[in-house]
Amino acid sequence: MKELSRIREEIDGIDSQIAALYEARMQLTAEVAEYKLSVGKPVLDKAREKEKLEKVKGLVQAEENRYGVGELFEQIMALSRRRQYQMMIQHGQGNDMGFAQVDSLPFSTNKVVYQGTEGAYSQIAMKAYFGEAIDSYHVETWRDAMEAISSGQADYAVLPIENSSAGIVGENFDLLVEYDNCIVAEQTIKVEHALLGLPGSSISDITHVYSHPQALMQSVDFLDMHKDWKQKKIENTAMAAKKIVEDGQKCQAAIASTVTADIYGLEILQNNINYSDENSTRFIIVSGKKICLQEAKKVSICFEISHESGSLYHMLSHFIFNNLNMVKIESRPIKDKSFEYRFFVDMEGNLGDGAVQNALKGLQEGALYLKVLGNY
Ligand SMILES: C=C(O[C@@H]1C=C(C(=O)O)C=C[C@H]1O)C(=O)O
Repeated sequence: MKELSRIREEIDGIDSQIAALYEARMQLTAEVAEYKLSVGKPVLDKAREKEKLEKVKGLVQAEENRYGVGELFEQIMALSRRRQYQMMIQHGQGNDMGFAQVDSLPFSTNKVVYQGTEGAYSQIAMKAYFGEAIDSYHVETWRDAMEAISSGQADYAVLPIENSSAGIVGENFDLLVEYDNCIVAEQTIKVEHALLGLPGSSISDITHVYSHPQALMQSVDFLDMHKDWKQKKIENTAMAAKKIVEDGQKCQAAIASTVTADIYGLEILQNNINYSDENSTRFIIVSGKKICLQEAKKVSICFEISHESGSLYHMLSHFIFNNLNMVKIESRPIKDKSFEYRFFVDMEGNLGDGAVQNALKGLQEGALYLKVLGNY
């Protein structure tokens, strides 16, 4: 048997050749990019890549190497494409995916819409992002808010998308697919729920508690101590507060913010009833226009893939090949298709980056459906 050091010397020799050949190949692909720039040809040539993969797989002798060689060349070609996209961008020929870059968020109606009523967490998030003086109005449902921006009634909508303890707000993920609106910013706020009752009431009077399902979920430990209470789901935490004021019964309580207590003249029966001290909710600011801020550093996309072994793995390889940091992945069932899923991914980057453009091209090729939900 050969000495380990001898074998490694041979490996080193081969690796030097691979590195030199890689450089020579990249030099040639840069020449290809110059040619494509001069004639306006797109970077990706799917047919050529398919043919190449078949050819290189046919060049190996051992069957067990066929898959590996395919993987290797897929990666090499992705790297060469990424370099070509970078060159295109340097020559002002990048692909912005149809998003117009803006310095600051433009207004035409001067209005922002949120779901719920005065005192809703969405209103708190809206003020945190746009400032106290923002001109706004509220609607009953998240769908109404999406509708308002797509019809041009409002410029922006503020929608909750994810809570640190209760997870995603699934319906808003689905609405982002259904409507052609796009995410332009995000705002995270700390959520501290309180139990609110009518003035003069006390915890021992309570038999019914009203709130949004997410707030009920986030207060589960507290509610477990009051198993005899009837939990009632309502559209929004602030609407729950409003309801108990309107009903005027001391046996009713609402779970909402302390801001809501001030607005509706309710008493705080117990503060901080959420089970996590770090309970916070991330809201998205959505526009009916396809715009993104220049300094945007996160891209959100969603895609659907075929129900086959390895299809998600291949999609995720586009992040790895392009050295992109994927910061979130979620799956949601596709309506009317039993046990088929749609994926939502957030990655760091800007639509103007070569790596992002390359990944999006690759993802688009591999997906049955792909949508860029925003760059913010
Ligand atoms: C280099 C080219 O651009 C891309 C990269 C390829 C490669 O690295 O071999 C092949 C096809 C194109 O998608 C080319 O068109 O030849």
